[in-house]
Amino acid sequence: MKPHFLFHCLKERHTSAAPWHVTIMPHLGKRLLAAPDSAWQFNVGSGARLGSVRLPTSSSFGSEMAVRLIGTGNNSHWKAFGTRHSYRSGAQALITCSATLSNVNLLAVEKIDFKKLQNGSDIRGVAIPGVEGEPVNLTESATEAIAAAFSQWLFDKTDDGSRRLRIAVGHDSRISANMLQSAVARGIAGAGSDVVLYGLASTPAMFNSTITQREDFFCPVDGSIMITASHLPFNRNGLKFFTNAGGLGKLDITDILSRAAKIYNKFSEENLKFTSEAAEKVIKRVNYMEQYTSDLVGAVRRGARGEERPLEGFHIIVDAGNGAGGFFAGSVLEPLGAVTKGSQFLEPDGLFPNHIPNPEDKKAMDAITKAVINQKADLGIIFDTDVDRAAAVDSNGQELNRNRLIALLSAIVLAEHPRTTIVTDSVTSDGLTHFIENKLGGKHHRFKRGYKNVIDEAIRLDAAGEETHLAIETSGHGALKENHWLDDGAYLMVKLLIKLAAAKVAGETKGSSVLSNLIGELKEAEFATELRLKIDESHPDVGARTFRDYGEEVLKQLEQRVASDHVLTKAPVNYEGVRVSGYGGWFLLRLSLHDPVLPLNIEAPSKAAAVQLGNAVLAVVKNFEALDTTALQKFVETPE
Ligand SMILES: O=P(O)(O)OC[C@H]1O[C@H](O)[C@H](O)[C@@H](O)[C@@H]1O
Repeated sequence: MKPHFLFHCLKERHTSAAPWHVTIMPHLGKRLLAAPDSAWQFNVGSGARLGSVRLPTSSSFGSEMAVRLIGTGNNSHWKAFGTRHSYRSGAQALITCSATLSNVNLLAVEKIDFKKLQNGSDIRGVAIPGVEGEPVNLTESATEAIAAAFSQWLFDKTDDGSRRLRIAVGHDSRISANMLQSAVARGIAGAGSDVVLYGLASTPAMFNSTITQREDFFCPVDGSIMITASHLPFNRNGLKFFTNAGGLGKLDITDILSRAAKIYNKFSEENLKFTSEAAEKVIKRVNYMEQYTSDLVGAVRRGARGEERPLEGFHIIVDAGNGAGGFFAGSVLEPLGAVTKGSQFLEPDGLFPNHIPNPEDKKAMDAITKAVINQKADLGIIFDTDVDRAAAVDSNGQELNRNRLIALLSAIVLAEHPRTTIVTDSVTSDGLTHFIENKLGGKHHRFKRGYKNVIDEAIRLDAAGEETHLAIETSGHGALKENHWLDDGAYLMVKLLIKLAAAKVAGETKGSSVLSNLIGELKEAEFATELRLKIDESHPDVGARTFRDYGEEVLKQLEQRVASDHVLTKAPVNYEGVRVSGYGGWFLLRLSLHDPVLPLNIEAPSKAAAVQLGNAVLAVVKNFEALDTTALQKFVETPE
């Protein structure tokens, strides 16, 4: 294979169908490295993106360099690493973005620490160069090795070793998606399995493909891979894996990464040539989202006594934040009869120019709330990048997220399954417990943070005889037993739509008050905050300990301090960190699932009460020199 460079730059909002003629000019600083070659000239069509275009090399370039694109064409906007360049018709464009030598020629020198790519039950890394201090570690070759390892792992798990396995691959809107998709396809094909590419898809759709019975879509597939890094910045990417038993767990990912490291070390040029050819032979492409969205549409119709367009008369706005969730407006809401005018950021754009697609992000929630109010819509729906998380906004602009979304879904689920258990993450409020147990007659099982933890706990409880139908996090992740315990933000929204549609069919009041009324009795704290205290792993106070051990020591000392304080009471049942009640509120200090951070959640009837709780924590944490307590210090010193 010829050595080549990859660069990432994209042309956006092309206002004309005429192509741009572009010449690539490799630079190192200001120095032109080689005269433009005719092979380095190409046309960029309307709406095209220059994501991961291969740039051949001839001389001895370094492993990184700047690429300048010189082009002429009609009005268009280009973007390279967050900077926008606008050009008028006929003007010459000069865009600089960085390029990295593709790892295909870096095999001998590039060392990848595969263990570092694990993020709980996902794989996450840096896929795009250009951000200082964030070198690429999810390279094409590393990705190829990981996909091959998954295929191998799947083969070992499958009883019948006599047939070829089928693995589906989907991706979100990230600019590295196509590059990694090719690498994943090569890895799967090289390991002897068949590849079915879905293109732009959602994470839940990828799991769904393992249980769909449709041979014309090559379903059910034996396993699936979603290429996504959820709401993380544009330069990151990652992989999630599914079988018909659900998403893979932490131990499976550790196993896959250790296999990948071995595969990677054996890569050779011939080997990579072979995988490229193998991929070309076995790749199939299907529009699986068509199947997935028709399942969602069908679920709403069934919930509305089979009515074809049960959302007729509703105005519902979708904000996909330029992630993969734009399909929900045109392929779910509109066929059900809803008007979706004013929906925003539906077009995939991996640079996320409007806001981060994340229902936990304030700017994102403000954007959808504003749109609902401006449009006088009945409901707003917002997704994260890969659509496994969601939140809503009612017609009054009230956010239906965090505890409120959990309360709402609990009300819906407990009406269907009285007295059952609702499993949530650890940062849920005391008001939510009161609502679930005293108003809805259910049982609240407040477990740990982490969607996989919450879902696995619900499955465990249910199997052990404690009837459970809903596992949901304040982050907007949620899974229902009726939907195969699939972590699916779109399905959570479908449950809300069913409620709206059923109320309309039954002739009850229309609009989102049907939803808001369900949580009218949820008591919410006047004051709620989350502060994240960072542990400096290289601080001498940490010494030879891991940040986890250091964090555990902080928690132990806090627990001792609480035991000797007569105002504070440790929560009798608690699965994560130190949860304490006092001053009419509560706090929870715990270790982050992934980072060297101790997140502190406080809820209280007033800021003053919250400060008292904060002071109790500060009295302990200030003695730990490796802990950055600035945010907490500031919090207790600011009265309002
Ligand atoms: O422990 P934290 O750092 O707060 O992160 C916890 C969160 O991590 C990821 O985003 C998971 O997808 C969530 O399910 C989880 O709740």
